[in-house]
Amino acid sequence: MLLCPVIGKLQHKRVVLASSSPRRQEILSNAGLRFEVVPSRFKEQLHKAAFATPHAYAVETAKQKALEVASRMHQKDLRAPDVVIGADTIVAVGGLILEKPVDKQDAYRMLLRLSGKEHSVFTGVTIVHCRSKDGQLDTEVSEFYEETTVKFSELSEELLWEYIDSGEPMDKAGGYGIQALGGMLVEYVRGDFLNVVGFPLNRFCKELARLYRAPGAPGAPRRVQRDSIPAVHTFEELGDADAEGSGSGPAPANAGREAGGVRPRAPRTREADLNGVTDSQPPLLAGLLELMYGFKASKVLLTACKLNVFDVLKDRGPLTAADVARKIDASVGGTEHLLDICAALGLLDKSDRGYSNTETASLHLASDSEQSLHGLAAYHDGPVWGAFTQLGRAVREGAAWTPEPLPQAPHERSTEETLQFMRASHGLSKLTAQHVATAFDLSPFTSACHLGGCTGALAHKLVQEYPRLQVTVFDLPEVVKLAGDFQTDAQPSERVHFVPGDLSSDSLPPADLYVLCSLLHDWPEDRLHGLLSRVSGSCKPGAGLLLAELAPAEEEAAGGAARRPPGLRTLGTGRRPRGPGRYQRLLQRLGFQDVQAARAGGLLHVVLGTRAAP
Ligand SMILES: Cc1cn([C@H]2C[C@H](O)[C@@H](COP(=O)(O)OP(=O)(O)OP(=O)(O)O)O2)c(=O)[nH]c1=O
Repeated sequence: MLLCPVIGKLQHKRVVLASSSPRRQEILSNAGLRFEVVPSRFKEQLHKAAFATPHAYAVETAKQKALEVASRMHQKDLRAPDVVIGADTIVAVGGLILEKPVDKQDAYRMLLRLSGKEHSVFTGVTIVHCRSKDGQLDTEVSEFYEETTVKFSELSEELLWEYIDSGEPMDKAGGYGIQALGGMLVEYVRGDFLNVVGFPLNRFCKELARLYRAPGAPGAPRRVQRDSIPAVHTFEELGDADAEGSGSGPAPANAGREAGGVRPRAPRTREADLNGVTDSQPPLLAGLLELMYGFKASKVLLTACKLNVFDVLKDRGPLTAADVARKIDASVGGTEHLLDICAALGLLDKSDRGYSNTETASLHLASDSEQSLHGLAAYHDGPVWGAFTQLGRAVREGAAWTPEPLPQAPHERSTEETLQFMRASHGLSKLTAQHVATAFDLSPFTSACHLGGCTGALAHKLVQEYPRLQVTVFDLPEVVKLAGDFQTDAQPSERVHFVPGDLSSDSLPPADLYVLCSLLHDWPEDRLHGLLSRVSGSCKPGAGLLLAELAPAEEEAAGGAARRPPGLRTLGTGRRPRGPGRYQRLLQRLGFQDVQAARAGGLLHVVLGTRAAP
């Protein structure tokens, strides 16, 4: 007999658990659920930095795991199971997401980070209801997450290594298993214990109860599309999509607690596009159309930023279009149209009471938030947009032209242009600095020099992370002169110094670690070699060189880019981005040894080498 009547709702259905985790299998079978196990082949490599919150990342990974299994099973025997359950467990500490360690050193780094502190364990869960209709897979997705707080005791080196040598950390998020030996490391737990072990059973049952409440009741599972931001075809379509989302239809399946971040709105695309698996559109054609239409979405986002729409809506309840129009000093009709498109793009929420920011908008598009990309938006709306509108003329006349105009011609910038570029760089640096600073243990170094360090955002993060470290920020005189304007939001540190100079001609300040971050990805080979040789020449034996560069998207790294238009982030190069292996080989050729590579969040990869004695 089933104790839980909710689990009984699934009794006569073919249920598949899309997970290889023995813990999840145990939790669900102990609860009386009958299911088959089909481990997902989805690679857990989504760009973490693209998610506003750690739980949004876990929910999306869980969804992709479940959808991969649903579509694979459907393709194989043209009969999908009734229900597929996917889950993903992550540990989040100080803005970092920890998954399963790749080796013992990685486990050591993770456990050290957790030692003596509280952290959060998030499990994202997705329940996919499947139906085969005319040979096509039709899916309805419901998703949620649960958070549990765990506090670790201070861990001694000896205990850490003994635990790592037990082998237990290797297949577990954060490098520990609370249900076994890892329980000894834990001082207290707040929240659902089973959530830490890999599956929030209590919340899952509540979700089933909600889903099976009554046919057609609010909360029935909704359809989702694969992409979270709809492609822009026409503004009219976007308006329709919004009307769908805000009307009196069923509430979204995740209405109770949102997965966070930009939420999907369903544009009128075919369900067959789901997960790209049954997609009959040639990828290049779909990509081509997205390239043609994409600028409209960009301009809407940039304009809303410029008019401070996201500032006006931040920390306020929903506002009507007339309220917003008054505050941004614009027409009511025009504002309403802009707000509707922003809502359709998933940047704003629209309800009967008006418009409000999504979590992502407040986090990244409001100008005063800690992780604001407002400066980057202004830079793209200004000089970058300007350069692109002149593209045809520049090509015809042979004028110097590049997709990233300012860094290439620093001496021609006005003060305002320099500031605009610095604001853009500052926002991005603040977003990635923590990941770059902690990708490797840099504590053996006592002095570092960030070449092209701009506003010093990374330098400040480095000195926060390493109490013995002194950091010199080396950049052009006009940049150094203005860098003081950006120190208001970071604690000024006596261990950060600014030195003016030109990377390509002046001698580099002495340091035992040189850092280059987000600088080289669109440099041509000869320029790249020239700079790295100069840096290598300044390195004494034992000195380090840390490169943090744009990571190629997974499909680009795997050689799939040839079938698709290149990613927009690498537009400046006109060729595939360099992967970490390429930088590793370059450093080795220049006489660096112990060259290692690591991922730094979702946007960057980091390579570190040590200069060998000549
Ligand atoms: C924090 C913690 C995690 N874990 C486990 C739960 C998950 O199995 C694993 C996190 O990795 P996941 O990627 O969530 O799951 P998985 O790789 O084991 O299985 P699949 O991807 O096929 O679904 O860590 C514990 O067992 N105990 C713990 O205390």
